[in-house]
Amino acid sequence: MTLCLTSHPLSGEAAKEVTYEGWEGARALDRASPDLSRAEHPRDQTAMEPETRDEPEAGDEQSCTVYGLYDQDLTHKTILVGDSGVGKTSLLVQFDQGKFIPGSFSATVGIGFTNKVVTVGDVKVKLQIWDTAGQERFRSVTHAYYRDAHALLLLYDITNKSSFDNIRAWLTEIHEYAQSDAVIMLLGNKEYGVIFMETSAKTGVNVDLAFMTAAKELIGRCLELPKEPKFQINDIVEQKPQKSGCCGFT
Ligand SMILES: Nc1nc2c(ncn2[C@@H]2O[C@H](COP(=O)(O)OP(=O)(O)OP(=O)(O)O)[C@@H](O)[C@H]2O)c(=O)[nH]1
Repeated sequence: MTLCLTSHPLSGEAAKEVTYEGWEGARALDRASPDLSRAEHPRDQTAMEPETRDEPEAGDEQSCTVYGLYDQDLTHKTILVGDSGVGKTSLLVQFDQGKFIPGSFSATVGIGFTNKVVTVGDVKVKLQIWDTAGQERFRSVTHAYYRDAHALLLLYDITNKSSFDNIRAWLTEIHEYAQSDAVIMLLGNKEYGVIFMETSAKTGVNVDLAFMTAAKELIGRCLELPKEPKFQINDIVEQKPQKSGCCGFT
């Protein structure tokens, strides 16, 4: 179905022009959550009540296996969370449709999901991926979805310090509302146009890979012709004798 993510009626923001064919959760956001119905946003009637969901409730027993093999009929509820503007909707659109829709940002209101099947080796894993609104005022609504989440993908924007600073608070909420065995992933979204990697000097995670990547990049830069030369090579050749070696090292 097609969803046009609409903005908060009081915010004056433009409707989110993401026509997202994959969304299944576009139920009318026509009822207020207990928190949203009160003073701060008295006209905000946009939050979907979690009680309307068909998904399994907390305590529902779900076995992961059939005759000792992974049960491919199982659907894993996966939630994208994080500050408003970190790129949750964009990430899901990219994953689902393989495209990025740039443009002015307007915040998601409510919550919706799309289904995706991921192939891991010979196994098909069904993911039901929920995109949540990052704005503070929707927090009580999204909390209700944490408890039966199998995986929570917590995004921050690597170009936005406050979204990183808020990770601790997000994790506190996740640990409070989600199941203790849920998969939790931290994703640094957006880009500075530089190679990005997280490392741990303690555990050794990505330490070798970091230096290996730097070395590979050096080789790559030596061997590749610059895509957009800032100078005409003939100018240099005329002025200086050509150096030997790919990078000018002799
Ligand atoms: N350059 C760049 N921009 C991005 C990236 N991801 C998202 N954006 C932009 O960041 C803005 C916010 O992206 P959204 O995906 O709407 O953010 P969100 O986390 O869903 O925000 P809420 O709906 O308020 O929770 C938009 O203008 C996007 O185009 C990215 O990886 N790189």
